[in-house]
Amino acid sequence: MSQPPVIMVVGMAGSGKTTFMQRLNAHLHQKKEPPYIVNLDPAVKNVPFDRHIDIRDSVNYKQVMKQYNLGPNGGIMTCLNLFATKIDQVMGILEKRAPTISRVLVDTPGQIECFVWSASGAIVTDALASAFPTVLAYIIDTPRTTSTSTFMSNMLYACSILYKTKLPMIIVFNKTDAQDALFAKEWMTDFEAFQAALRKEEEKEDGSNSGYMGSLMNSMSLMLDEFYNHLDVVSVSSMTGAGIDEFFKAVDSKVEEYKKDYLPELEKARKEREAKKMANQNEQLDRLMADMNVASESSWKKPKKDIKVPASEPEIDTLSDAADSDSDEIMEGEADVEDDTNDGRMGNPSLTDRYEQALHKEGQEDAHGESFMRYLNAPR
Ligand SMILES: Nc1nc2c(ncn2[C@@H]2O[C@H](COP(=O)(O)OP(=O)(O)OP(=O)(O)O)[C@@H](O)[C@H]2O)c(=O)[nH]1
Repeated sequence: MSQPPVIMVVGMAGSGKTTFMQRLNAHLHQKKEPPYIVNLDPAVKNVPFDRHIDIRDSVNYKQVMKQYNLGPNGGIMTCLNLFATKIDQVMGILEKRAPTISRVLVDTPGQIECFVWSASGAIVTDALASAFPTVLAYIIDTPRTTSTSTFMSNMLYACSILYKTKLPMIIVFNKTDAQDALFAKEWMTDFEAFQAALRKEEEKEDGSNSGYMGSLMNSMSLMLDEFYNHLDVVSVSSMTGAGIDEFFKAVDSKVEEYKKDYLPELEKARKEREAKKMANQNEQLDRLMADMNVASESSWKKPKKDIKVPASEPEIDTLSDAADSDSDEIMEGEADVEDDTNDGRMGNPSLTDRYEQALHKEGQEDAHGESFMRYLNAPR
């Protein structure tokens, strides 16, 4: 099966992610290799290119903020959480389209922490990375990175993203039409050059960068040296299109790295997660069975003769048949599961079998525990 690489574009607000995506899109269209585009930024107003999957089609950022009384970042995170509940559908679509597309481009919110450090961001990233060779493109606003302290802050940020996602990363120095990125490349390859720039800034700033800050920067630059070894660095101008070919070459080399280094790690982690989940399910099943035995000996199994069951007793109906079309229903569905599993009506042997079947099925089907929900929601 053909597996198009997924390029996830991350970067600070205003670094030029959207313009970069637009440039990649135009470049690939020109080469007659149209990409598949996913927008994960719920707050973006105008996207200057066609998207195939857009988070804004499934969640309304403004309404989410209003409904849950949230600020801008909370709103983005909640939108991502709601979107993450649909990740199975997204993966289904991508897998269906995979044979006909050259690359998948994913735009992410400028508030990086909302995506990279949120549970939903991790779910989306893991889902993509476990199905397709996935590469991160970290976009840097070059003209704003010319001082040693902003350069270092940006690199530490990139390092923490690499540490969190554990995916191959390409550092993209953008806006090189306005500022050449040679200085940054030199700082990344020549430790002495960075030290010299540090000293120069110390002198210029009348020693404000000296003392504690100076020695901290020195130590961090030594630590970052190791981080730089794992990166590919390219300079581009999303405005003019310069450097885009080199970027795609870097993507190809990172895809090889993904296959060699990251995929085995991901497989290992997935197997460990599954084994843990299976053990957990077996434990839950044992407990459920024990509960059911107790329940079967109770009055639910056979009503005592002197207890009259009223003719209007409601039928056992675990959940409403409504499909989970919106967030409220998703939440309500989850609450209902708990209610029903505790209501003591488990003495019914056919229900016992069905719950057991569903729990096993859950382990086989998906990683997000939705099959059990589907089972409960399914009309019968
Ligand atoms: N000179 C120059 N300007 C650029 C380049 N790329 C982007 N810009 C400008 O940088 C600004 C921000 O670009 P966007 O693409 O909106 O940045 P973004 O990272 O998507 O911004 P958020 O969505 O807010 O996170 C815009 O004014 C762009 O025109 C470039 O290569 N050269």
